Order: sequence, then C-alpha cells, then structure tokens
Amino acid sequence: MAPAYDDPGVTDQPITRVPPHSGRGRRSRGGTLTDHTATGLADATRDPHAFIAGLPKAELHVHHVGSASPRIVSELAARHPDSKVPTDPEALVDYFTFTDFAHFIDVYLSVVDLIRTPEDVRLLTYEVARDLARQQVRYAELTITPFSSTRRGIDERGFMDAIEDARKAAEAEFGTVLRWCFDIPGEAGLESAEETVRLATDERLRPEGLVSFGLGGPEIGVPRPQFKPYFDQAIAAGLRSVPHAGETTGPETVWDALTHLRAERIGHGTSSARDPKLLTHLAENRIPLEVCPTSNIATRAVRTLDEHPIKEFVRAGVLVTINSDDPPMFGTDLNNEYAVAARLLELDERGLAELAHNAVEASFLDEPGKARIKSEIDAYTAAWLAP
Ligand SMILES: O=C(O)c1cccc(C(=O)CC[C@H]2O[C@@H](n3cnc4c(=O)[nH]cnc43)[C@H](O)[C@@H]2O)c1
Ligand SMILES: [Zn+2]
Repeated sequence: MAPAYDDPGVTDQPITRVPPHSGRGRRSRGGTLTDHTATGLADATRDPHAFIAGLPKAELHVHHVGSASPRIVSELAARHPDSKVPTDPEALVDYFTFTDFAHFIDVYLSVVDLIRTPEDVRLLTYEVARDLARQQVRYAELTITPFSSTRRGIDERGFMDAIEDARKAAEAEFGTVLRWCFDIPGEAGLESAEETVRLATDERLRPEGLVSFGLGGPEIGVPRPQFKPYFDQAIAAGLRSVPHAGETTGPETVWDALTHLRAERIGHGTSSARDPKLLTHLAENRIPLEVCPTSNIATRAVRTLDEHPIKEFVRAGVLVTINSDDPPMFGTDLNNEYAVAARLLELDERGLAELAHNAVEASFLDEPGKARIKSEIDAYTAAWLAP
C-alpha cells in the first residue's frame, strides 16, 4: 500500500523559526474543535499548510526508529550492506509500502537492524530532532525501544549516553525539547518487559529525559494485562503510563490498558469509537488519545481517512492530540497530520491552534513549560489572524 501522502520533502531544508505574521490571514468559515456549527472546510479558498508550517507544536506519539528519514536510512543501509533495506531513497517508497500491520513491523525491524552502534543512535536521534524543529515542534516525547537495541548488542550505557547527548545538543541548537518514552515491544514477550523496565528504572542507567513508559508492537495475541507488574514498577519509579491500545484490536484492549496498565494517555485508541461508554469514560477522565491518522491508513488499521473516527472522538468530548507515529515510513510528517485533521474536522486556524493546545496540555511538560508553548501558539495565531 502506497503512503497516503506525497513525501513532505522537509528533510534537507534549513530550520527557520517562522515569525508570527500579521495580515496574512483573514477570518475563515471553518470551525473550532468545540464549535459544531462549522460550515465547511477551514476555508475552501485557502490552504492551511502555511499556517500549520509556522504553528508551534508538540508531538506526543512519534517513534525513534520510525522517524529515520530516507537520507538516514539510506546512509545506514550503505554502511551495513548485509541488510535487505534499500540504499536508494526512491526505492524506500516501495519498501515502505505495507500490506498490513504485521508487514509494517517486519519492515520496521529491518530498519532497527541498521542501528548497530551508539554513534548510529546519536546520529538518528539528533537528525530526528532536526526534522521536528523544522516543523516548529517545540516539544516532543519520542518513543524509544531500548530492548530492540540492547538485544542486538548495543552497549546499554553507550545507548543511554547517545540519546542524552543528542537530546542536549538538539535543545541547545534547535530549541526543541525532547523527552523519552521507553516502550516494551510486546510481541517480544515478558523478557522484553523485564529488560525495558530495568533499563527505565535502574538509577545508574535511567536517562534524565525519560518521562514515560509504553507498550508497542502488535496487539493481536499480546494481551495487555500480562504487563501490569512492569507498568506498576515503572509508575512507582515516577514514570507515566502511555501504552498503545485499540490500534489493531477492539475497545476491550483500551479498557485493559486503562484498568491494568493505568494508562494516562492512549496510543491510537482508534477502536474506542466502537464503544460509547469508553468514549464517555475517556472524555470524563480527561484521558487523551494520541491520534495518528495517516499511520492508521498505512498499516490498514482504518480503510480510508474519511472513515477515520477522529470526528467521533471530538464529538464525544475526548481530548484529541494529533501525531505522526512513524512519519517517513508513512510518507507524512506532523504538519501533514495537522492538515489532515483540519480537513477531517473542518477546522479553521483557531481550531488548529486548539489542537496544538491539546497536545501541550496532554504532554508531560511541567506547568510553566506548558504555559510557554501555549502562549507562543496564541501569539502566533493572533498575529496570523490580525486584520
Ligand atoms: O526487537 C525485537 O527483537 C522484536 C522482537 C519481536 C517483536 C518486536 C516488535 O514487535 C517491535 C515493534 C516495534 O514497533 C514500534 N512501533 C512503531 N510504530 C508502531 C505503532 O504504530 N504501533 C505499535 N508499535 C509501533 C514499537 O515501538 C516497537 O519498537 C521487536
Ligand atoms: Zn506508535
């Protein structure tokens, strides 16, 4: 299946902070997230991309290896010619065309196999931060699967030092704050859970930027409750719980994530739309969903964007955040995901700014950090809409 969108082509552009503009916008006919009387597209005559490109944003659901740009993947593939991953960025488009979720995971793991040294880890992390900064992402929680790297022989101390070194350099050089979510690759079994929680909680290893604990990989045949002891341990060590759930299985998996893993946010949660009680629970308890629309199409979790349940989430009052998941693998980026959301939710600039606020609100930033990005969003939007 081909990526749903053209390659956004941002990879090799310089980073520029887009200043607030005045007089570039005009009041549009679209709506906000809470205004259900929206009349149509944000503005049928205007494309939202320019506004989105400069909008300060937070990204809460994006995978480390899954963010490797075609340039990085081809560079690593050339370094490790024994791999089946193509070295030609053009050929990667076909390679990143998935028949289903299982195929996606196979391809994903072939890219994991290319990351073999702490230098590879540092390069990847730093370049991912650069790509985020180019999109005016001020804060990102990056999901990292340390087990996949340590089991392939990367030294655990070297791994932690590499991500931390890249995090500090990215903040200093690009102004983008990175935080980590360490996830268990569920299909790799309880051994991977044991190892992930050890890496996340051992005081000698635990990186400063680590804020949360997750669970990824396939859901079918990987029941969430078995991971309860590991989440309990991570939560006791001060980490926040953010498992994937309801991406490829039904709403019962989301309930399991809430009940057994004490989820504070849900990765995807797509199938929640099939359970009105669950939607009410998510809304009433302010449990955000990390929605990744293009990912859901690329892995065939949802058939078409028009069938994506995002509108039902908003209608039910669920706190929706927009995310990119594995952007180059799905031929997307965060800006494109905001454009998709604008179309599906019929949002104008204020609605898009509200979505950006949601991500900041749902993040694990401290209150002053949240306030800083929210006021940047507001200043940018006000300047854009000024007559
Ligand atoms: O590393 C291994 O050796 C290994 C062995 C068996 C299974 C696995 C996995 O299942 C790894 C899954 C991998 O996928 C990442 N990921 C990226 N995007 C998504 C997503 O949309 N939904 C679920 N998982 C996703 C996840 O972070 C894991 O690293 C590994
Ligand atoms: Zn994911």
